[in-house]
Amino acid sequence: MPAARPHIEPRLVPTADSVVVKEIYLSLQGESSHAGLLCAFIRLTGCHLRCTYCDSEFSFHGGARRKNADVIEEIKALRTPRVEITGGEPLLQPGVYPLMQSLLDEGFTVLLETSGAIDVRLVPPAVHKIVDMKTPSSGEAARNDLRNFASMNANDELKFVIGSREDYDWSKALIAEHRLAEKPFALLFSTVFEKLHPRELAEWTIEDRLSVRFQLQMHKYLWEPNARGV
Ligand SMILES: C[S@@+](CC[C@H](N)C(=O)[O-])C[C@H]1O[C@@H](n2cnc3c(N)ncnc32)[C@H](O)[C@@H]1O
Ligand SMILES: Nc1nc2[nH]cc(C(=O)O)c2c(=O)[nH]1
Ligand code: SF4
Ligand SMILES: [Mg+2]
Repeated sequence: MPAARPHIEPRLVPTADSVVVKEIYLSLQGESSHAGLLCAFIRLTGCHLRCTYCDSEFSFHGGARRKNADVIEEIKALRTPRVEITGGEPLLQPGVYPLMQSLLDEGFTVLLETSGAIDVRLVPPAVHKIVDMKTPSSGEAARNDLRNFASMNANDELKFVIGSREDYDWSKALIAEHRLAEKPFALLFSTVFEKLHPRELAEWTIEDRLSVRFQLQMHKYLWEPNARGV
């Protein structure tokens, strides 16, 4: 049993065959290159970051510990080939690693949303990792683990959530400095919802001829932006 970490509630100290789950639901994937596709979501409890714009603060606490086997049965009952594990920060819970492997073994396409602040080397390579690069306006840019670039493959996506011109210039400079356009993984540019107008980001990207995929959080336009379970 790993030692308790101060940022995790004692209840969240992980065991290998279970995870603390905030919610499970079926929706359309609203983000990433997989946007628009039917997708089940497993949102895990707990996060060690506090991004200024976080739209999922409700997942910092609560939820219930569930056996991985039960989680997999619930996902199978949703009748979708695709599942995303998000949070909170999913990689804080050791039980998530066997959960991802079991979902792959069951034949699911598995996506993972993670903050970019945790080493992703132990994530099974077949998982589609969507790794954030925390920009200055998140208040958490110092937590980025740039070593993750070397652990990401062609299944993966590096995502910049941009809330200002400063964030945009910072992102552009990081891409140039680390030659990220030459890496096997995709680059995503998204806006912080209702902080930066999407058209501004689109126009900057066109002006600079950037090789990135512009994307929005589609579910926030389909449903009420604060709706849960979508
Ligand atoms: C809620 S987080 C959960 C996974 C992980 N903690 C992370 O940050 O990647 C999922 C995604 O939502 C993005 N996100 C959170 N709040 C947002 C907002 N207000 N506008 C746009 N994207 C947001 C995050 O940057 C991240 O890419
Ligand atoms: N529809 C939908 N797509 C999503 N993609 C990533 C999400 C997340 O919260 O991580 C999310 C979400 O909350 N809803
Ligand atoms: S890392 Fe993700 S869940 Fe945690 S505060 Fe930031 S956006 Fe929210
Ligand atoms: Mg979300």
